[in-house]
This record gives sequence, C-alpha cells and structure tokens, in this order.
Amino acid sequence: MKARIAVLPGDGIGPEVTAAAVSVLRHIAAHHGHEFEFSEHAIGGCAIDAHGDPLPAETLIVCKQADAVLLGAVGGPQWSDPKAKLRPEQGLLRLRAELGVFANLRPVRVHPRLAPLSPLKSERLAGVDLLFVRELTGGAYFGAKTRTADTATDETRYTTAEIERVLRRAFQLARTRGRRVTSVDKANVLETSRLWRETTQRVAHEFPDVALEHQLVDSMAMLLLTRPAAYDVIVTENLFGDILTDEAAALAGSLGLLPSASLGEGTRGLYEPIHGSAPDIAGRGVANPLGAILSAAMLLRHSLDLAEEAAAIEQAVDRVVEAGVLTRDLGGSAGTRESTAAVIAALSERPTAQEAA
Ligand SMILES: NC(=O)c1ccc[n+]([C@@H]2O[C@H](COP(=O)([O-])OP(=O)(O)OC[C@H]3O[C@@H](n4cnc5c(N)ncnc54)[C@H](O)[C@@H]3O)[C@@H](O)[C@H]2O)c1
Ligand SMILES: CC(C)[C@H](C(=O)O)[C@@H](O)C(=O)O
Ligand SMILES: [Mg+2]
Repeated sequence: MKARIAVLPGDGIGPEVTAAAVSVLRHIAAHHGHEFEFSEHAIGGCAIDAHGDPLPAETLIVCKQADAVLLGAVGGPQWSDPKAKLRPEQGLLRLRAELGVFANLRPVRVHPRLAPLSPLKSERLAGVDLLFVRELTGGAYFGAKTRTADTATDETRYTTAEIERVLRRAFQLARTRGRRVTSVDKANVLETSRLWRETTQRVAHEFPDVALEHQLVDSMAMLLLTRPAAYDVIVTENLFGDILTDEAAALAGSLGLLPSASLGEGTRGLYEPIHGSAPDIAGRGVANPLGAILSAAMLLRHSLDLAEEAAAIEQAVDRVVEAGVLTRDLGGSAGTRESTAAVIAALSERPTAQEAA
C-alpha cells in the first residue's frame, strides 16, 4: 500500500515523539511491503515564529492532500502571553475544523504492570477498557468570543446535525466493542446539553442493540475514579471530553501513554497523542513516545485499513511495558530513543501464543 503521511511535529516534545512514531511507521513499511511517504510541515508556535501564522497555508494544503496527518503537540510558555494575538493552539483548532474531523477517539486501557502508578487501587482498575469519543469541532472552542476590559464570553453552540454525527460514530464504535454507550452532558443546567440529551435519546433508537445511559459530567468525573471498569464507550462534547480524558490518563499511569484519532466522514484522519508540548521536559530526550506511537497505530487502522499492522504495534508496546523498559513518567529511566528502539525490537519478535490466538 502507498500512502502520503503529513507529519506536523509542532512544539516542545512534539518533534521528539513524532520522530519516534515515524521511525516505527518506517519499520512497518519496510517489513510489510508498504510505501509511506512522509513530509514535515510547520504548525503551532514554531509556525508563528517562522511564518507569522500558527497554521500556514502550505501546511493546510499538504494535510488536505495527505492520506493521514500525524501531529506532535503545539504550544509553550513563549507563546502564552494572554494578550498575544496569535496562539499556537489556534493553529491546531483550525486544522481540526478544516479537516472536518469531528470525532476524536481516545482509547484508555490500563496495563497491569502500570496499575501501581495509578491513584486507584489495582482491583478498581481490572478490566478498564474505555473509548472516549469527544466531539472535536464544536462547542465553546469554536463559538463566538467577545472581550471588553472586564468582561469575556465564549459562546457554546451545538446544532442537532453536529451532535447526531458524533453520536452515530460513538454508537457504531460501541457495536465493535461492549455495546454500551454513556453519554455525558450537563443537561440539568446547559441548554446545549439538553439538545445533546434529546438528540442522544433519538439517535439511540437507531441502535437498539446498544445500551445507552446518560451521566452528568460532574458525577462522571467522580465515577471515572470510583468505577472506571463499568464503562465502555463514553461520548461527550468538546470541552468535557478534553477534561475527562486527561483525568482518565491518570488511570493508565501517564498522560504520555494516551493516543488519539480524529476522524471525519472520509478515511483521512488526524492522529496525535492527547498530551501537550510538555515544556518542562522538552529537548531532554526523556519524553514518553508511546502515546505518539499508539497514535501511529490508530493511523494505520483508521486511515490506511492496516488493522494487522496496527495490532502488531499495540502488542509491541504492551511487550515493552511488560519488559519494564519505561520512561521517567512511568517510573523508569529509559529515554525517548531507548523506548522507541525497544518497540521496534519488539515488533521484530514473533508474537506469543496468547497474542496470536
Ligand atoms: N494537542 C496539543 O497540541 C496539546 C494538548 C495539550 C496541551 N497543549 C499545549 O501544551 C502546552 C503545555 O500544556 P500543559 O503543561 O498543560 O500539558 P502537557 O500535556 O504538555 O503536560 C502536562 C504534564 O504531563 C507531562 N507529559 C506530557 N506528555 C508527556 C510525555 N509524552 N512524556 C512524559 N511526560 C509528559 C508534562 O511533562 C507535564 O508535567 C500548552 O501550551 C498547551 O496549550 C497542546
Ligand atoms: C491544545 C488544546 C487546544 C487541545 C484541546 O483542548 O483540544 C488539547 O488540550 C488536546 O486535548 O488536544
Ligand atoms: Mg487536552
């Protein structure tokens, strides 16, 4: 298979973790007979510095022509002045909107070896296998903003069509898993959430084989910590999904572990770890590359239809964790390169009988 992959390293640890993901994809291409063509483009703070625009026109054109986009992270203290006109994060939000990737899939699994790193007791973590589906191109992130000297507003706006399409994606995904959807809103207070809930109830009729429950976001924040194994697919709006998934990362042991896939109507997708540019550790070669590497696996599965290769990467990551080659955020001492090299070495090993079954 031939594929064009646009790589947007971005800021902070972004270049370190995308380099790791690209080297894993190169290994897959070489060993499975694929031709992946990579091209790097600017986004975020470094694009503001080089081009005066967090999403330069050239970057957007290449992303729209690519089969998939792999992104590191954007942002950092040097571009975080509240009065700044241009912000790195605007580039990422515009890219998501321009690509029409309205459904952001964020899987959360807990490797038993990492359970001690979680704030929860191991018995609560057994069987945790969540898939968050976060609406990605609507809500407060994209509503009108106003600002005077002492007042600011961010409009939260959702249309029925925006809610329906992300819900359908969540229900469809639930059919490939545990057939349970939890829809998270704040319908006791917010009008957008009341529209969300009404729409969910209607869309659920199209999926009679999938169980639906509603949960208010504040109690969901607690339930994620008290009974995380009770959930399967969790679908929610943009802002709630952003916050709940960072919380869920603590269950897995580190923000550095969680991947994501942002999908629209076609097969082209945007793939990025859920973490940010981690300015506190950038440039030191210690960032955990596994979230980015697992995002590359999602790219193979969702944009290139290479499910076997995707599973091979996921199994290799599991083996590396099992073997205890861990970066510092996971209590180990491996650097980014060592962790990446261990994944590539594990890819070359034969699958265990259990994995092959
Ligand atoms: N998708 C994105 O590009 C994205 C996502 C989140 C935050 N951001 C931006 O990143 C900047 C920093 O934000 P923040 O500090 O709140 O969040 P962050 O995710 O960058 O970092 C939070 C903490 O997690 C650690 N961490 C994150 N990723 C890690 C990894 N791969 N390996 C090891 N440790 C890791 C960091 O060292 C830090 O202690 C901000 O400008 C923010 O807007 C960007
Ligand atoms: C950087 C920011 C715009 C982004 C978001 O909130 O979507 C990040 O936090 C994420 O989770 O991808
Ligand atoms: Mg976030």
